[in-house]
Amino acid sequence: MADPLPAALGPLLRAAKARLAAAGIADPTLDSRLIVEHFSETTRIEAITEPGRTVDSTALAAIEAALRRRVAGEPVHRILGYREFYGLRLLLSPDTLEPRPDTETLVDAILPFARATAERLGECRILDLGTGTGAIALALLSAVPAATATGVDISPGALATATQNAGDLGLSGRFKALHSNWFEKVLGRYHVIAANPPYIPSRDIGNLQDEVRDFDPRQALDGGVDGLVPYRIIAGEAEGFLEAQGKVAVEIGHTQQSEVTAIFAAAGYRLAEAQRDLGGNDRVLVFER
Ligand SMILES: C[S@@+](CC[C@H](N)C(=O)[O-])C[C@H]1O[C@@H](n2cnc3c(N)ncnc32)[C@H](O)[C@@H]1O
Repeated sequence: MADPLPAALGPLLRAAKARLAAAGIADPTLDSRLIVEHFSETTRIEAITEPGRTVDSTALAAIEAALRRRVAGEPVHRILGYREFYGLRLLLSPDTLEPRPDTETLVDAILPFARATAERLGECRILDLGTGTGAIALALLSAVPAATATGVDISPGALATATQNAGDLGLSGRFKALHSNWFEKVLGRYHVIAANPPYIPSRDIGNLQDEVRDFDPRQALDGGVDGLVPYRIIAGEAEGFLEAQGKVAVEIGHTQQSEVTAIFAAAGYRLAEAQRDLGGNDRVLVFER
């Protein structure tokens, strides 16, 4: 049985960190801070300037429960129920992938084109295939006020979360959620088609880190027998939904650049840009016709 948590903010943060460190959690400083700040509704500055400030018993119980879940292996953002992406706070649900910082590379790669399109035409229509929380679409909408986006997903639960995120961010008027198996129900043409599809080969799912395998939905991870099945569908069908000068931006697994480039080349696309993520891994490809 762990010692009861102290009620004063400074000692509470130290005790929470010690609990997570003792359990072998990879980043106990960050995770304890996120948990304590979230459930006590305090800030880092307050922890520094008012370390003696007390946290009420309801918040302490919530922190205790959250630390137990973290010690049991649940990712910290699943416990908090949200994750920051491109400066936006996105709600998570069991049906959504937790958006990753690597995916911000995709937003960075396509944003200049989306902005330029909006400046040139007064609009930029974006199709986000496999939208999950809505991360990519909502990040682009937040940065390009003249843009509109359709977020497609096979998961009704993910679409419900994306719709809620759009509402919370004041972007409902420019975001539409569409339940579809990739392009099946999509209508119209888009200046940007963006996708972070599932790209893990089915046989590798069992070898993923526990936090990914056990908490991200399999539907968001499993890219079929070789991990490339969604890219073949997207490359094969995008032409019917892409404006003449449009671009297709996809996130890839770090070993997939040449295979995905070949899939798109065979469908008549030219690689316009390749970007690495912050870890230096191949991560994003942008194609044009
Ligand atoms: C890797 S996740 C990406 C989620 C989000 N775009 C992000 O970057 O955080 C892939 C998403 O594709 C969706 N998906 C899987 N198969 C699909 C299909 N056949 N049609 C549409 N969406 C699909 C999953 O439900 C999941 O939300």
